[in-house]
Amino acid sequence: MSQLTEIAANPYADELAAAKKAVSLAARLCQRVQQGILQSDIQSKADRTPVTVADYGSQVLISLVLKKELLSHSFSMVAEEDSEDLRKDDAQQILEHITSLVNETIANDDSYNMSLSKEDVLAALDGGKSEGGPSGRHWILDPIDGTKGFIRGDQYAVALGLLDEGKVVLGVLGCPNLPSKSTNKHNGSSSGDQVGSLYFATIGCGAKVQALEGSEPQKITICSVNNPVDASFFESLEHSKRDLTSSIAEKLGVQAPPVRMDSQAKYAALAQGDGAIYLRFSGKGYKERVWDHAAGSIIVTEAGGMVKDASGNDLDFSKGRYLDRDRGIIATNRYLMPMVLKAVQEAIDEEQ
Ligand SMILES: Nc1ncnc2c1ncn2[C@@H]1O[C@H](COP(=O)(O)O)[C@@H](OP(=O)(O)O)[C@H]1O
Ligand SMILES: [Mg+2]
Ligand SMILES: [Mg+2]
Ligand SMILES: [Mg+2]
Repeated sequence: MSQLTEIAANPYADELAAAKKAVSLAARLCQRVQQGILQSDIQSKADRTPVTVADYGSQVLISLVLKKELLSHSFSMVAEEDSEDLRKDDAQQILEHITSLVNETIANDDSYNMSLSKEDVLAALDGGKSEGGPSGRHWILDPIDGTKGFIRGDQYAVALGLLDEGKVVLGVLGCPNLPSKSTNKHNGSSSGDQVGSLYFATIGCGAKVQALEGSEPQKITICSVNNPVDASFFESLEHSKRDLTSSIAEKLGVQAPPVRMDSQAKYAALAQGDGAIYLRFSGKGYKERVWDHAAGSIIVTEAGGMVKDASGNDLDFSKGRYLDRDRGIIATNRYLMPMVLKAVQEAIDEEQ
């Protein structure tokens, strides 16, 4: 397809190109940090979850690239990180480290000739403070999803979505440790496959994968398993109510053990047919953040799958920084969804 035909067929072609470029550059910074991560690269946030120099660096690079590539558009971003902790007196060293990581990543890429100051870094981080909502366009960014997996040396994802009038219309997931096929063996790579994948989707145009370093994009589709006995399911390694997910799996007759993986790499693996179901049930009262699901969910739906909450409703990304629901997310194909929703309701009812 020529570039002109592609733009005519995909109204978000410019945004997609910018988002892919931004996520690829950020993933490069993350890969470098993960290879030699030190305790001093990791901080604890007010909610006691971890954040690293790479989470900050990735967010800075992505906001920078989007602004450079999409000059004519107004810019609003709902992102996980902000500059508050880095403005404290004892954070000067880590801020310097983030600034040099960002500058080195830019210098190693031929696209931009610039150098950021510490103030530029803080300002770029705070460009992600938008509240999102039902009108206009908003980027939704998780600069590293699965920070715990990232620190452990396991799966993580750089996750960028675009909300337009309350709907997710575009998603890009950079998964530096995910092979483009057959991740269903366990939480890592399997021999022979290309590791380090960039998944992307725009509404109505399907979902694709290419190598992070660049390759011809390939269409991906969710698996067509229609008997739950033949299905396997993904769940979070860190944040899953395992008693509930195992009860759901038992009701369905799922035979395979759960595949536990960090981050939205689970959505990507599901979208390319590595497993059949993703069950996300967190502790009661936990409110899911939009950036933990925006990119992953559109990649699954554009690969032919469905993403619903425990009551069978579509996820609503138009309510601000949080998803409205606090009770479970299910992603699977259209054959299994009715059966999974029924098992979910039964398991939840029994729990009460
Ligand atoms: N108690 C909790 N229950 C559910 N999710 C939680 C949680 N604490 C943190 N999270 C979210 O779970 C995300 C990771 O997803 P997963 O569990 O699938 O690896 C985290 O993203 P970050 O790593 O971007 O902070 C964070 O937003
Ligand atoms: Mg986090
Ligand atoms: Mg996250
Ligand atoms: Mg994160």
